[in-house]
Amino acid sequence: MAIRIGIAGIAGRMGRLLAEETLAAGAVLAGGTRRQAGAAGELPAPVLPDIDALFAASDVVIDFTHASTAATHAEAAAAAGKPFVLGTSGLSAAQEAAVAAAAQRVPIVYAANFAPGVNLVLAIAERMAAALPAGQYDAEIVEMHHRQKVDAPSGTAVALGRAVARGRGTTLEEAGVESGRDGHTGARQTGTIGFAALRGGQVVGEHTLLFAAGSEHIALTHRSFDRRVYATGAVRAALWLQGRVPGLYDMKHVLGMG
Ligand SMILES: NC(=O)C1=CN([C@@H]2O[C@H](COP(=O)(O)OP(=O)(O)OC[C@H]3O[C@@H](n4cnc5c(N)ncnc54)[C@H](OP(=O)(O)O)[C@@H]3O)[C@@H](O)[C@H]2O)C=CC1
Ligand SMILES: O=C(O)C1=N[C@H](C(=O)O)C[C@H](O)C1
Repeated sequence: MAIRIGIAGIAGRMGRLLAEETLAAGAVLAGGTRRQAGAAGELPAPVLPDIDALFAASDVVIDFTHASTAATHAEAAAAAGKPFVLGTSGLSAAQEAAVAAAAQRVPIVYAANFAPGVNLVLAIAERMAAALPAGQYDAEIVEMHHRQKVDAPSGTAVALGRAVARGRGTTLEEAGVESGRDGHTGARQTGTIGFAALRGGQVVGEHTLLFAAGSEHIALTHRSFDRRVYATGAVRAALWLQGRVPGLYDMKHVLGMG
């Protein structure tokens, strides 16, 4: 029997593509949620009253909505005993902890970016950071997105920062972050990881990791031209989750890179 996929945030930029990719994969589109239930419009599936109703109607739920919903949605997955794919960015440490707690009861794929190329870049970034001494190579991450994006830095930029920190044998929190520089900031602190976020137009997603030393720069850039790449990856993750044991997975596991 075909797997039933539910889409939280089905009317959003990602939600609409997720619905299309669900059907393209031969799965059943079980329904979706919006902030206000019932506002179906021209959507290809019913808008259900809430996240619990969506889990009840689905074998797996994919969620690209807003950070404020992440903990509640992950807890709903655990309560329903159903797998969950989470693509929402901008989660706080407490919201990420709630997702990790739910993943002790059900399998969850939580990924900053579902594009295969980005996940390759994340792996390379970690290796580059391990090879380039932090005292000589300043790591700076620049991202640009469409004007509607509500969180900064992007989830992918944070994932890149975490990859660099891991490569350097530390964490983002311990290494220290420099972001939003403005005014008399003082000189750059050695070993910190810098972030800059640009917003404008309809840019789907661009990320550059720069290692800047005194006599050379190395830049690693990824550009997405169509957000369908994220939707295809998320549906792939939803199918991959079937029959998995509880745990917190990310896209490298789905892609066999973990
Ligand atoms: N991991 C990845 O690969 C990617 C992640 N993203 C992330 O996905 C998220 C959504 O992006 P995008 O589709 O562009 O955003 P949109 O604003 O286009 O869509 C958001 C959807 O979520 C719903 N929503 C928003 N707030 C709430 C809330 N408080 N409770 C319930 N539902 C809510 C909206 O409902 P309504 O219809 O009522 O407005 C809408 O359907 C962002 O966090 C973004 O960064 C995006 C692309 C790729
Ligand atoms: O909001 C977006 O559009 C995107 N969000 C994700 C992020 O925050 O990294 C992934 C992608 O960059 C598009």
